[in-house]
Formats: sequence, structure tokens, C-alpha cells
Amino acid sequence: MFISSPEKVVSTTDDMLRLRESAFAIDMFVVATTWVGLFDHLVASPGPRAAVCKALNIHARPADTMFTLLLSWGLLVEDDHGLRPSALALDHMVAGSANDLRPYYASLKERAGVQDLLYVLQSGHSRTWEARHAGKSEAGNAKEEWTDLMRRPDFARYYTAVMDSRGAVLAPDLARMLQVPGARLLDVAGGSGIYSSAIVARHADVSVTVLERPPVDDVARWHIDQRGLVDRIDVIGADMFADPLPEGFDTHLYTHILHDWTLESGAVLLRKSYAALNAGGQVAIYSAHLDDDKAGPAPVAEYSVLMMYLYEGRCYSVAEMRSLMEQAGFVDIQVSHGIGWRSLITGRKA
Ligand SMILES: C[S@@+](CC[C@H](N)C(=O)[O-])C[C@H]1O[C@@H](n2cnc3c(N)ncnc32)[C@H](O)[C@@H]1O
Repeated sequence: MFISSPEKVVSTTDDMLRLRESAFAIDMFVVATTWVGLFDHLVASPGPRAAVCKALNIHARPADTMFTLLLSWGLLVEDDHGLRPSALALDHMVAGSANDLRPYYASLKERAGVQDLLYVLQSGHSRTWEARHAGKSEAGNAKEEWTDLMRRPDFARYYTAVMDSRGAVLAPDLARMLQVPGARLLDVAGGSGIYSSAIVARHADVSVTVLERPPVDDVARWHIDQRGLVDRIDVIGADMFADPLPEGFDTHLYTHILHDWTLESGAVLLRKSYAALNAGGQVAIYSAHLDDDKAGPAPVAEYSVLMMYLYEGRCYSVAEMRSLMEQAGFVDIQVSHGIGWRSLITGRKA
């Protein structure tokens, strides 16, 4: 399943990213086949996503990632009548299957990760990062959300270094794809400034500013200093939701941001960007995006389960992003595809 090369199971940088980003996918499959009984339900009652959620008492956001995952793996089929099991799923995963593998999977249903995903699927809550870092994991019971944890300098440093490690691999590819109109770029919630660093390395005339919520702004300054780029990259400490976005920029870049939050929060950010950008400026969204039909690609579908589990969001499709950008007023939407199943979606302020 995770093999992209016939010679070696893991042979490319993309494979190395995928191994980490697919970490929750198999557990989601076990949840679907055991606790939820998805395939058995769909044999009796094929139907649209919303109806299946209602019948099975599962929450739309996590369920969406489950359906997308199983579509991308070829175990579900979706058409005008809704969802139904594929021929392979019928052969192995429903009562009366010729080659019933359900008991084999059921032996994994008590695993902690499987139970956690079941909780998320039924409640719609994310598990954030709190279980390991705050030691409190019951929703609504003094749970510390990821955004709260990020207020702690120690967690902020730890988390920003995690994202910086991924960014060091991806940022040159983003800088390659990004056209930069005008002189000033704002890297909204830019983490360590790793993407800004790659952009100034490639675009000598561009002045770049990272906006980060304290205390991560100080963490970004530290990383930028380590890279010897304090003369090229400014840092502003601000809350992108609570504060107005600064004016005077020609590009607003969002790398791995909108997928952390709901579509509604994404719409808020894009409206704020549209209002603050210079005339003729652009918004640039860089993330792992699903195909318009939300049936793949499989690596993004797998990653979406992880995003859904740890954050309020999930991976969105290009069509979902295009619609959000157009609603905010952006035109001339363009999509470029990069390494690591990432894509860059840009839109111009009319
Ligand atoms: C998933 S990380 C992405 C960081 C970086 N853009 C990247 O691609 O690696 C999300 C970032 O959003 C920042 N963030 C969270 N809430 C924020 C807010 N309200 N205002 C500004 N930044 C925020 C966090 O500090 C964190 O660095």
C-alpha cells in the first residue's frame, strides 16, 4: 500500500514524508471495519456521505476523512447514489464475504490508537497534541488545546522545530513554484521562517516578513538569526485571527495553515487577506490538497486523517480552496504541484 517504487518500499523523499503523514490511516481503516461496521452498513444502505454519518452516528469532519481515505484506497466507490463498497471490499470486509477478513482486523480493535480515533470519529473533537504534552486527554475536562499549548515557550520551541524540519525539505520547492509580484511578502503564521528563508534565497529583491503569534515570534527570530537572515526577514508578533493583518504587502503566504482550522476559519483569514493586500496582490496557499472529487491522492487522504485527529481541520480539496478564495474575492486561481504531494494555489486580488 505504501509502496511507490517496485524496487524498494521506501525510496524517495516523498516516501519518507508519507510514512510519517500516513501514521493514523491504518487505525482509521480498523475503526471503519470494526467499531463502525462501515462496509456492512453500506451493503444494506448505500447513500450520500451525510446520510451515512447520520445513520452511523459519526461526526461529519472525521467521517469525511474516513470516506476519502477508503475511496483513495479503492475500497469504496462514490457516484450519484452515494457511497458503496468496492468489489474488493465486498470480497473481504462484509458479512458473508467469500474471503471474510473482518475477524483478522477485529483482533486490532482494542489498540489505543484505534480507540482514540473512534472517540474522535464519534465526537468530532480533535485529540490535539495534549495527550502526550499536557497529560490531560478528556475532551471538555481541562483539556489543553494545541493553540493553548503553543502559548508555552517550551512547547512553542519544540513544535516550531518539528515544523522547521519538514520545512527544510519542502521550502526550496515552494520557493521554486512561487511567483512573487511586487516587493513585499507576508508569511502568515510562518513558523520558524523556513519558507521565508527559502524565498529570500531565491528572490533577491523581495522583502519578507513573518507574522507569528507570541511566543512563536521570538522562536522565529531565533531560527532566522541562526540562518544569518535577520537583515532579510522581519518578524511581527500578532494574532492572525484577533488582530488586523498588516497592510502594504503584495503576497500573503499561508503554508500548512488553512488545513489546521475549519473551512469557516479559513474563510475569515482569506477575507482579511483580501482586505489588507495591495491592489493586484496575491494570496498563496501551500499545503497537501485533495483532488476535487475528494477520492485521492492516497498520500493526501492518509495525511488528512492525521490532520483531522491532531487539529480542528483536515486536508481540503483544490475545489474547496478555490471556492473559499473566490468567495473572498480572489480571481485568476492557479494551481502548481510540488514535491511531497504539496500544491500551491494562488489567487489575485482583483
Ligand atoms: C502547522 S504550523 C505551520 C507553520 C509554518 N507555516 C509551516 O508551514 O511549517 C501552524 C502555525 O500557526 C501559528 N499560529 C497558530 N495560531 C496563530 C494565530 N492565531 N496567529 C498567528 N499564528 C498562529 C503557530 O504558531 C504555528 O507556527
